[in-house]
Amino acid sequence: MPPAPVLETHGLTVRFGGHVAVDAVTCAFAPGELVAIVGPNGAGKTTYFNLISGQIPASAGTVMLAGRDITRASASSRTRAGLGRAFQLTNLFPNLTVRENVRLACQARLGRGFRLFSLASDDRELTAEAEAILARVRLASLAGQTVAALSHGDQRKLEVAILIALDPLVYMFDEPTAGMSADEAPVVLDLIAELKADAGRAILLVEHKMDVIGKLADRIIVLHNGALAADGEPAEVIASDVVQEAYLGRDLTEPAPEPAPEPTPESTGETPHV
Ligand SMILES: Nc1ncnc2c1ncn2[C@@H]1O[C@H](COP(=O)(O)OP(=O)(O)OP(=O)(O)O)[C@@H](O)[C@H]1O
Repeated sequence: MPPAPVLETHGLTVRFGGHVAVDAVTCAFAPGELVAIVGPNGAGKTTYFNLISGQIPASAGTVMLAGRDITRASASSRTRAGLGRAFQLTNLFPNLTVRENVRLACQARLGRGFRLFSLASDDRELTAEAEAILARVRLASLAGQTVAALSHGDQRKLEVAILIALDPLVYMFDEPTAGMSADEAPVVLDLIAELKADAGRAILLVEHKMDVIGKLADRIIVLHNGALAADGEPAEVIASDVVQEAYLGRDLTEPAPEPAPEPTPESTGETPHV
């Protein structure tokens, strides 16, 4: 029997004025599964993420985390309940060191809130944990640097470290390698692959790059005009009409173009229209 879903959306919908940006999306995500969310620009992927993580309220539908209805919960209480979203660097403290950023996340997970000063014994324990996580994300040598001094790629790695420290039930990444150099991106993708290998966490990944998706995803869902257009095994979904249309620009509502007619003696002088 497949494991019970850790995250579910039922009929999740948001309207902006007359525009339905996310349209009755019903989907479930299981522990240990990496699901890529794809679709053309404006399809509703980021808005779907915002509805799940609580950045915007739903117009209709529900979000369930580990069987609990969190539809009306604030973003911060969703984080405490186990939703871990990478926020494109907005959840870093730029003037603190790399180590302090991760320590604060460890503290937050332990329910001690964000405190810079704590008991000496706690302090040693938290520092050791933070350093172990930093080694995992290949940032150990930069532990004492302030965040503001890091490269963009290292800041993205730190974000993954902070999520690991929070130990969420569900990891959410929205284009995690955007803006990274060619040598930095594989490190973050390897980290995500390692998270996938770790027991029992669901990973949601919004991504445009098909090679990344092909390598990491167990399943792909496709959003199109806000609605769920496909959901299945990567190979099957990539070959589907809806993905071919979205990524190769073929408009499936139009009939296939007729092959250009062979020039005939009657069409003298006319160039065939291709
Ligand atoms: N706060 C908002 N107010 C009004 N319209 C919005 C708002 N947020 C998103 N939209 C609209 O909802 C639609 C979905 O946008 P969204 O950013 O979720 O798409 P996306 O699939 O993530 O696109 P991209 O791949 O370009 O990031 C778009 O038409 C967008 O303009």
